[in-house]
Amino acid sequence: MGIRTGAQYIEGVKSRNPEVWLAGRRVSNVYEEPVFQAPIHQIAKLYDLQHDPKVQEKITHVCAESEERVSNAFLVPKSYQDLEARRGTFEEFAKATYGLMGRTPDFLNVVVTSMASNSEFLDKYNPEWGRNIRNYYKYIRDNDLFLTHAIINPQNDRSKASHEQQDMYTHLGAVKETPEGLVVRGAKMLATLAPITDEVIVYSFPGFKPGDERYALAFALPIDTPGLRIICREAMQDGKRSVYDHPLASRFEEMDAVLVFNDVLVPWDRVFLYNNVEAANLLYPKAGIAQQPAHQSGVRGLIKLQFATEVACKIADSIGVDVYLNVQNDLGELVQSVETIRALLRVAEYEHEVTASGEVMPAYAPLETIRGLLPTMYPRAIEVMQIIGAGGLLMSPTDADFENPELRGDLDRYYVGKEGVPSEDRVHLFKLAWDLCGEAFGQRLLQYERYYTGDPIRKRAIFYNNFKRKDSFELVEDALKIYDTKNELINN
Ligand SMILES: Cc1cc2nc3c(=O)[nH]c(=O)nc-3n(C[C@H](O)[C@H](O)[C@H](O)COP(=O)(O)OP(=O)(O)OC[C@H]3O[C@@H](n4cnc5c(N)ncnc54)[C@H](O)[C@@H]3O)c2cc1C
Ligand SMILES: Nc1c(O)cccc1C(=O)O
Repeated sequence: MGIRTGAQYIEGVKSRNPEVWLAGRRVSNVYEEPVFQAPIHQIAKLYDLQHDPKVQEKITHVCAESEERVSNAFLVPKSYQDLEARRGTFEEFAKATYGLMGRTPDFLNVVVTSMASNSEFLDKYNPEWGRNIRNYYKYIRDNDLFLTHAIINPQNDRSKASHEQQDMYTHLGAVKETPEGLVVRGAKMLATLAPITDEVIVYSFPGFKPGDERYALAFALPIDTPGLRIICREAMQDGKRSVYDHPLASRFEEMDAVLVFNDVLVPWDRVFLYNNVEAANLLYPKAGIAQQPAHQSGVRGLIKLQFATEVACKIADSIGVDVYLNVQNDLGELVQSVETIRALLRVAEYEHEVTASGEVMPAYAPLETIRGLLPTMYPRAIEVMQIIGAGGLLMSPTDADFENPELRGDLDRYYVGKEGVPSEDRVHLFKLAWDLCGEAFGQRLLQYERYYTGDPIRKRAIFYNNFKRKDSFELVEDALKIYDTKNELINN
């Protein structure tokens, strides 16, 4: 099949009936559900991009193995040019959603591609695991599938390991082996976009302790597998809000969900890791799934930070405050943040690493630096937007008010911005800003930037320890040499 159209993606959504729970009710038809209609439409637009002659060559390629056109997210990069080609896909997808949808299909497509291209890691433990992920990669590539993932245990007692929780199966674990496959029970979080995806992949993220063997799992299933329950968080928009009043929240709500597995059968050919704590802790750092997906999330994060920066600049300009030094200072800081992430991405690509198998990976240090900076840079952009918008963010009337002839005169007169900025434009801009810096929708986007790739605190600690392990500290060592033969050197 190769690249899907938006209509084909929608047909996939319509063909399934996953067990989705939303606001106390079982969703009987995901496609008809108002909360999901806009995000489904946005994802369908991404699939249609793959058929747009203006960008098709940039974001897809003809797969040498299948001879079908597939997304560049399925590329196993073998050159700097391949990284540039893959970046092109990430950029087009991110620009289409202003970077506000983090888990678009390209993200997990890269994860599975990396896990498959580095599956020698799994072969060492069990050749069937490596074979299964390589077959799964081909399956999702050739069918152009959209995955969600849930790799974090639900937030229960973080001071205890999975096997020490009050209930043995609070965290997802293997119950028993059967001839057909593994039966699993328990929960995982936080499967973003799960209700509108084709499949779910569960894989391990470091943190397993001895005794956690049953929880050391990696597998993939169709999203409507019997026994898999998807429990959504409270929706941040009901699918009926006016696009004028909520230009972003009305379109880009990225639902998050807890996945509950009620004795779900995972066929053996979908098991990628099981019952091995060492393998579970090393999968993330050793199977390319720390570095390669960070390329996608770095490009996406750049577009999102750039978008928030532009919004802050536009609201400042619209009310004439960017003539003041303090405002210029804050906005200049945001622009320099964008430039920092952009430069780090280019360095990560330019200073790429080549694995023993010849796979090209963007450099670890700049990518991890992006992961460490976005959790502070993006919230800062939101804070600057709030500071500049000030009370103007709470001035905005609604679309309906503008429609009311009795009010229209006042609105046109008293809601203008600076000269040349009519009321309706000013209000529309401030509403867009409010979606980002005031609404629950915007607060989720901020929380996403903090935690989408794990706990930034612990990740930065891992980054420092990797640096300490690898760095030679040669400048300090050299400076200290002056005291090795103190008299001779100082007198020279
Ligand atoms: C909007 C959003 C979307 C997400 N989408 C996905 C997704 O699609 N798939 C997915 O798998 N995950 C997803 N996540 C989950 C994300 O991976 C986690 O939020 C992240 O890994 C942090 O874990 P946590 O939220 O459970 O925080 P916790 O680990 O519970 O941390 C809570 C607090 O306690 C501290 N803490 C906890 N444990 C320790 C420790 N051992 N040492 C020191 N400090 C500690 C942390 O620093 C933090 O301050 C998403 C998260 C968000 C916010
Ligand atoms: N995708 C991730 C996640 O959901 C949790 C923690 C880390 C990641 C990641 O890809 O780095």
